[in-house]
Amino acid sequence: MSTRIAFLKGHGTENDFVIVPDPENVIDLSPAAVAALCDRRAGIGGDGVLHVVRSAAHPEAEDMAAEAEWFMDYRNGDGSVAEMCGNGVRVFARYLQRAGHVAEGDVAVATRGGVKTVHIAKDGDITVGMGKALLPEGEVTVRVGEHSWPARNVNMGNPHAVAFVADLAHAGDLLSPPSYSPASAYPDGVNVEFVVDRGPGHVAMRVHERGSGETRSCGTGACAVAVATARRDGADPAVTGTPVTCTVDLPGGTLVITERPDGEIEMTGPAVIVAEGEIDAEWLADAARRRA
Ligand SMILES: N[C@@H](CCC[C@H](N)C(=O)O)C(=O)O
Repeated sequence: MSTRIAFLKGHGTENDFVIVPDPENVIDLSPAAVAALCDRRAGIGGDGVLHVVRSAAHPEAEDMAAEAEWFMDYRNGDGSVAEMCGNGVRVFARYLQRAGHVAEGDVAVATRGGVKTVHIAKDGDITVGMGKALLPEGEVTVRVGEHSWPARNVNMGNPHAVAFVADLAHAGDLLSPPSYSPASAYPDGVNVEFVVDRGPGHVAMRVHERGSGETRSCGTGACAVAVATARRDGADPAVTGTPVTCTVDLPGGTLVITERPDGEIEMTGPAVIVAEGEIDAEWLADAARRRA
């Protein structure tokens, strides 16, 4: 009988993930294996993989082990590695709670973007301290078909280009990545957000994610959008001393983002585990071989 690999499936505002618990980091999750798992027809399907590893067992996280027992080894659906995933870290915490590794309240999670504090509330929502946004200087232009827009460069640990548009439909089908210039603004590629206003402190967005394509939600993207919207409107909590909150509607749900006067950003939203099962390890190895 072939070996089985346990998995779960979960999502945060429909940004969906294959969760692979692997405390001792023994599963060979090559980029091709990740892409095979995320394949929506031939695999389980997901925007990315949340590889759940003890920090002490992962070379990229062992230096965070004293602060955070668990490391979110996040991968995009194409197998590429990303620094941070805001929806992913909420779903990751939900998995830890369901598995009995943590209880309600605060839990520290190691990520490639540093240790994040996640709060699991009684009411079911999960809040994550996303850290501070960086706003690199310089003009960026984003293009889709005949449309082009100036975009704000926002770094949430991972790179974002935020474009305010007249109509979300102008972003087209987003089946291929929007182009951008200058290329030097994003040497490692970029997540692109398209934003329209819905009212004071309230926007709606679509996103094309680096390594995953158009997704139904992006947590780091929603934070980037909240900060870009505040600055566009002349609001900066560091200057006024007053927190700024933005409600961000995405195709898959709503996220609430607050930027505090110290620059720290908190994001609140749902995180759900929808299924669990077992993967045939032989199938995964074969599927990965065929893609490699
Ligand atoms: N969906 C995520 C972001 C995942 C990483 C991104 N695609 C990248 O490559 O930077 C989120 O919720 O933040």
